[in-house]
Amino acid sequence: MSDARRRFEVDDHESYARPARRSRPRTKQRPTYTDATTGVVVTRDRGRYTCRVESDGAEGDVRSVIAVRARPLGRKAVIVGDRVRLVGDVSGDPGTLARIVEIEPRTTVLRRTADDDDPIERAIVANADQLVIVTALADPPPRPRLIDRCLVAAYDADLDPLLCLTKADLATPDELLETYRPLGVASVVTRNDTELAPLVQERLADRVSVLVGHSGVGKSTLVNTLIPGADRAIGEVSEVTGRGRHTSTQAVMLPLPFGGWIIDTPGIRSFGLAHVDPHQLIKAFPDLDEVTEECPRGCTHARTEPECALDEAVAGGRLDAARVESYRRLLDSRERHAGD
Ligand SMILES: Nc1nc2c(ncn2[C@@H]2O[C@H](COP(=O)(O)OP(=O)(O)OP(=O)(O)O)[C@@H](O)[C@H]2O)c(=O)[nH]1
Ligand SMILES: [Zn+2]
Repeated sequence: MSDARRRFEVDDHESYARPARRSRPRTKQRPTYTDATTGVVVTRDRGRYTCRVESDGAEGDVRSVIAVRARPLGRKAVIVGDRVRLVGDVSGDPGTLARIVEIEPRTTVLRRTADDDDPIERAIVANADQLVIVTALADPPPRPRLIDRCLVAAYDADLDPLLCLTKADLATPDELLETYRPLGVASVVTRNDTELAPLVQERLADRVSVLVGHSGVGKSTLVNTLIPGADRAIGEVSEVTGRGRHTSTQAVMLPLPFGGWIIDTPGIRSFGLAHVDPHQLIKAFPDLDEVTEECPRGCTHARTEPECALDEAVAGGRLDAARVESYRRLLDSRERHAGD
């Protein structure tokens, strides 16, 4: 387990154990719900969570169960991707409501800082393993700073980033691919006038991938191609909850027909990064991390650090200058500029 993953587990356990203010002190021993039903939270809508539950019997037999939070959760937030334990009416029949009594330990947590005036960390998605950064090569033009910020969010959360460059019929991907090559970011280039699915499928199969990208980059086109019938084009309508059609900004987790899941995040186009610790970020780059063991105490490895071991390693030919420079560009991107 990587350090980032371990850190989240520790955090999560702490926040579980901490009693809510003005409530009775919680007993050390928390109840276990061994006979409860397990489900995955696929979306949230006004305090109601849609959970996908697999039936015990036939494989592939799944149902949607609407649930609310229950008291044992305390103040712990339930987020999309969470594996939860459900009690009460778990039939999924119309009009029924189950209760979420427990959240299983998360393997990863994608977070963002709400904004710079409100630097509270907010967990957005649990248990994902890949962050797909969808960027058009033209129309709208790529915004590398935004890509950098998404990469920082991915590395910080211990998700593998995947750069998905769309609209390759309009412009060449060469320059962008060159920019991200030193960081070793995986990439896939698509265009909708050819078969785009197989390329992307290979990258998404059997994984839990979060899609981010701003309006017009072709995210819906991609989702509809991957999941025929997903119907994502029409104004981000929440069709999962079955509670009427309305525009949703909530993340929605959709099963892929070839295995795995994608989590579409219509409300998330960028990440506040105030919570990101540079000493954590470098863990995503083991070769750099190793070298920085020789840094003076407290070195942030930024360009302005006078005695950073990264500079020495570049001068001595042990590290690639472009890789170090790219890492530092990511570090810098944590600071918010207008337009982020
Ligand atoms: N030329 C070209 N146009 C594309 C491609 N993929 C999508 N488009 C077009 O780009 C426009 C935006 O595509 P969408 O899939 O709606 O983009 P989106 O990212 O979901 O945007 P929002 O729905 O606003 O979030 C549409 O007119 C698509 O037809 C592509 O590969 N090449
Ligand atoms: Zn350093």
